[in-house]
Amino acid sequence: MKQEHTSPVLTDSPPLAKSRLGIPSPLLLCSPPAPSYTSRSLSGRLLTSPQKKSMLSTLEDVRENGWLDAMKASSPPRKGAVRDGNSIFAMHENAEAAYNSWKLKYPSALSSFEQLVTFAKGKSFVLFLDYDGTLSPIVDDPDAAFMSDAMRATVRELVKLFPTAIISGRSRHKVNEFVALSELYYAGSHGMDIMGPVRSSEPSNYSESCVRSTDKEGKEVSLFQPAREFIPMIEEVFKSLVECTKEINGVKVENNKFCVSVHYRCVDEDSWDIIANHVFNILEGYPKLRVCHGRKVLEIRPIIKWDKGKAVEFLLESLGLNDGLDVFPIYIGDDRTDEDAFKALREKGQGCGILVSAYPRPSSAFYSLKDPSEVMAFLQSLVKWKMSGEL
Ligand SMILES: O=P(O)(O)OC[C@H]1O[C@H](O[C@H]2O[C@H](CO)[C@@H](O)[C@H](O)[C@H]2O)[C@H](O)[C@@H](O)[C@@H]1O
Repeated sequence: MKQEHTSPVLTDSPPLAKSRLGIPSPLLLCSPPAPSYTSRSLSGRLLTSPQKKSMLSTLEDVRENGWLDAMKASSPPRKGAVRDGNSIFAMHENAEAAYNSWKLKYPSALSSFEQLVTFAKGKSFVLFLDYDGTLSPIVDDPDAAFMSDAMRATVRELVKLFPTAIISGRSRHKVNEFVALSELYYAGSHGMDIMGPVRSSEPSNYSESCVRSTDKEGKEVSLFQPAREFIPMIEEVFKSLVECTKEINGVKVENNKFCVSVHYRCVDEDSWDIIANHVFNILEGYPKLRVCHGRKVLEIRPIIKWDKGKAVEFLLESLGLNDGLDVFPIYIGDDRTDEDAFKALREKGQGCGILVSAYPRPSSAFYSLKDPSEVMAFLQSLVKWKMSGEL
């Protein structure tokens, strides 16, 4: 499905000629991305000035690179301007009016359900679902982000009818534990840890990072971990971050195996720059890691050319469903990292993204849903539609 608006998605810079970590092609290491809210100056400075900088200059870097702005922007904006690309998209005193106006561009997948199934006529749906903020509501404690029984029952029905995968920023193990359903595919660490079906031949390009394994039930599966070599580095960074943030009230550092999340949702806003400063400082010693901004969280991850969009492509290929003519993938997610998947579908001209958001935001998605309860209603509509045989 094509829609005419520019993508806000920030992509990686071109890959370096050689990977010192020996990452197999096409997963060559990339330079850190250059958007204002990432560690843009990190690698450049490392090349020219390896000595440790003072706390003051690091704080300036944090500000100069827009980290604090991005941290503040990772929650619903206050009344006023809502940016879309380079232009002001909406300016309303009334948040509801702004939301309704935004929905003209990103229609509700519920009220547009008939249109969506018409677009998909003759094709098979494949579902890709994000976890936090999509299947479970956002809560203060990341360890308590439970999925409701009703949502689990809905997903259980869904997976009987459509190939379904969960693609989360969490560790695969953790998201599997939360969802607790065995009939679907799981991708953790923003797609850097995928447990998928075994194929007679692994998807082309990816075979070097695929190994055969068994799941909890002893079934043979294929495990794809393109950033396996980063595990010790991530562990090291996790420990350092736990240590240096331990005095900050409310901070939580989560080890997601191939990435680390530094949560500041429960931290007083006055201390956010201290957190950003610690992360920035630590990452100076790890030029092969970068930072992304999620919902009140700094996500530290390897600089490899891999994201949720690549994970979608990989899973479609693994499932033997990458034929654009017969398949209609739907990706539902709420976070910035989900934009990579929305963008991938848009670029393929296949299927559509559905952004879960209760406030106006620029996106590469096609439709929107307000919150996890609307996600559940949408998934139930899909189940009902398929059961009624309206194909
Ligand atoms: O890709 P996702 O499944 O959406 O995971 C993204 C991050 O989600 C979690 O953090 C977010 O949800 C928490 C629980 O509601 C909330 O407390 C936090 O503020 C949010 O950022 C998870 O804890 C992270 O590890 C994921 O990367």
